[in-house]
Amino acid sequence: MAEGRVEEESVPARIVVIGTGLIGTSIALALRGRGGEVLLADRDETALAMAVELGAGDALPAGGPGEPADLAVLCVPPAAVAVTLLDAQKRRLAAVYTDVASVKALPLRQAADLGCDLTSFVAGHPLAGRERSGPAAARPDLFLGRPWALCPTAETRPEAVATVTALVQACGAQAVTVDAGHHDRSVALVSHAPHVVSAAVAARLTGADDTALGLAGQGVRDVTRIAASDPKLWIGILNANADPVADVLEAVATDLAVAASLLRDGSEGAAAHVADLLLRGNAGRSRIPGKHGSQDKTYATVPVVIPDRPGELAMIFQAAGIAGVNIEDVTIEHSPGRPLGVLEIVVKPEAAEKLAAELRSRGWSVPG
Ligand SMILES: NC(=O)c1ccc[n+]([C@@H]2O[C@H](COP(=O)([O-])OP(=O)(O)OC[C@H]3O[C@@H](n4cnc5c(N)ncnc54)[C@H](O)[C@@H]3O)[C@@H](O)[C@H]2O)c1
Ligand SMILES: O=C(O)C(=O)C[C@]1(C(=O)O)C=C[C@@H](O)C=C1
Repeated sequence: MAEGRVEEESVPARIVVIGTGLIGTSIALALRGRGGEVLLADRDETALAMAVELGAGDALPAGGPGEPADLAVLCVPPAAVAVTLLDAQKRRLAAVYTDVASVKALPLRQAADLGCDLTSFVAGHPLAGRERSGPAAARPDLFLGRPWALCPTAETRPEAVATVTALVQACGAQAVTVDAGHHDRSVALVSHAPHVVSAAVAARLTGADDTALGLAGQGVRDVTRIAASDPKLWIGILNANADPVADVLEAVATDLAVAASLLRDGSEGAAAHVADLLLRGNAGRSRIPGKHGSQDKTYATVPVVIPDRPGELAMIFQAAGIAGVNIEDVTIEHSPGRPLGVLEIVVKPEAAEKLAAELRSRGWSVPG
């Protein structure tokens, strides 16, 4: 099948979700929000009970769903995908099967080796997640506007691809068809190696003194957010995609080693080479698509200094509404030890000046 984006499909009415952690419960909540019936299973009874309690669906009866569901979504760690698929197919849980594991080629090979039916299986991977695990961290809007890789093989039935594409669309995501090997090399670059680099930076902080930690700003928080993720899940991901991840890490390590030796050199020529790395960083970062696949430069940021008082955010959002400005995104920078913060409001560039003027006229400080 050709790689690329795929057509609009109708929502599956009845699905089974196996693995009610962060991703499984988020998918279940999204489907429930679209009126779908969801049956849930997890080998951990506490995770299952929590997902049911959160309204993600009903527990799958021990005897199965009765009639096979339209779709079973396997939301278990990469190493458990193939055995879970085999078991689900033996129990005839659904007409079509998909998974969400962060690695695609190895689970597909394992499923083939176990003798799974690959005509009804579409390997998948939503490119959305969080640094927290378990159903309590689940959110129905987790996948909105995000890419969701689908890796059908030559054996996959087109109807199975259509059903899984409908799930992806019901979750508000965009299906992107890609070969499993190409997927794994791609996510090594854009997800798996960045995870290890984040962990390596965060690991330096274990020996930091209180003064250094007290000076931590947003930069180190941005770079290390994903280092808070579950190591058990991530070692499984990295092991299953070892060579592509190692290739990227070796290239990053070379850049870092060269930068370190140039900094020690201290000459003007050396500084120019370090600057070149920083410029390449700017260039690489600017290539990451923003919301709905557009470039980051599509948006402008309006910074507002906000006092730490009840109702302040609501009043700012109301002022944006009065000005007729749509808010695309917001972040809050807290000022440690001070009753102040900076709210960064992301808007379309043409709306930035209008919003800034409206907020200033209402007494807020909008620098710039
Ligand atoms: N965390 C992320 O950001 C993210 C994003 C996209 C995809 N993924 C992929 O989604 C999958 C699930 O990740 P998660 O973050 O939801 O993890 P999680 O730990 O929150 O949930 C996994 C759940 O699967 C259950 N489970 C494990 N083995 C099982 C088995 N054999 N049968 C039934 N249940 C089983 C666990 O009890 C747990 O409740 C992984 O394959 C991961 O690679 C994760
Ligand atoms: O944003 C996060 O916290 C993630 O971990 C998300 C992220 C990613 O790297 O983009 C991590 C692994 C998944 O396979 C998919 C998404």
